[in-house]
Amino acid sequence: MRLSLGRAGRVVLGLDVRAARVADDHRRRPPVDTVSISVTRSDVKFTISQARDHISPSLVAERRVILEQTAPNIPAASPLVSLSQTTIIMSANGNATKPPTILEKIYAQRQKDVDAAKAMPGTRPEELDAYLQMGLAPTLIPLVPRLKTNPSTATASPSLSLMAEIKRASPSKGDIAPHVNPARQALLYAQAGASVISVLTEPTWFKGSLLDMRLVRQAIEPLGAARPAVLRKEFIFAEYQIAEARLHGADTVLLIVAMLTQEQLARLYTYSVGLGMEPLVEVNNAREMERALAVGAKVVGVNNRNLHDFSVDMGTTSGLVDMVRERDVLLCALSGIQGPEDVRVYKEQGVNAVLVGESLMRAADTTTFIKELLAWPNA
Ligand SMILES: O=C(O)c1ccccc1NCC(=O)[C@H](O)[C@H](O)COP(=O)(O)O
Repeated sequence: MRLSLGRAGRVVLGLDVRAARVADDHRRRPPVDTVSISVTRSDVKFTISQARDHISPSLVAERRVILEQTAPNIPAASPLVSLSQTTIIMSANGNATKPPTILEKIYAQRQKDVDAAKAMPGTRPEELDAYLQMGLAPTLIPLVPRLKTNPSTATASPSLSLMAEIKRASPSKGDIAPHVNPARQALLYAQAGASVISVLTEPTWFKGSLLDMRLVRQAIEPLGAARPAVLRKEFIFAEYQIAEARLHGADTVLLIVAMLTQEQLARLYTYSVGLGMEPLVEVNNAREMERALAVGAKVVGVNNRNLHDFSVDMGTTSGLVDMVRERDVLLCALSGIQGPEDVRVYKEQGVNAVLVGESLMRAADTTTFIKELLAWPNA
């Protein structure tokens, strides 16, 4: 058995299967299987690649022994014989576990992306810090007051505010509007009365970018102080991403509680507020809501979509309303909102804002859809 260091963050373990133990093939040089191991926060992933497409039954048996020693709880029906590559995920205690969720996959990919950006001359962390120190970040619209204003604010029965999302694609739906012009779409949202424009900047699953967000900001800039705030909708785990957001024109960022330890959440929350950006803190259950409130979040979004299995339960937001009723917290319902009835229910329950992505991106007439969705008066 050989152990060697591969690319950063990977350990490559070569298993030389000994000829003496391969009864039907002992005269030939034994094939070599490669086991690559990648380690995330909670899991160890083994990927076994066969040296050849065809592998003798006794060699398969050998490999099963090796795997059973390394991962005693692998499923009995693991496809060792038929596949040329087998992946086994083990938790830190050595038990075989479920494959990574989409959130874990996105997190792992984003860590690589951020590492690459940090290493690039011109976007190294110290350079972003220097730009911030020089005051080069554009002016901000504060999130809380902005969320309290919408076209119905002055009416007798003010409606909720809208966070309107630019969403080209998603892990659950695939392509939604891959060729959208984010600047034009943002102007439509702004002119219809959106308080916030949410821009997904994740490239692999959502086909977004920081350029999208920058162009959104540039497009709505001429609207002046009445412009919507810009939200960087991202999978944030590092101050670096918040600095990037600020320099590229965001007024606020998303912090997903499920992705962060409490220490990380508190640190990133403080950093964001320090740059003038009150973040939107996303939760999916009561425990996460307690964590968001513990760091002092003033804008909390309840995601109706479970980011692990994509299921959408519109009652998720409703179930958490009471936790913030007596507090100085703005509550936003995120995901799954399709029509005026969803919004009416949330309004009655005391929800302050809704974040809408897919149904806005698919609307035939965006402006009419927004006015009907929020029951806003005609401008
Ligand atoms: O939308 C997804 O499939 C998704 C999967 C995994 C992580 C995040 C995901 N979406 C991000 C969002 O939070 C939504 O884009 C946002 O709440 C709008 O949702 P919707 O109105 O249902 O498009």
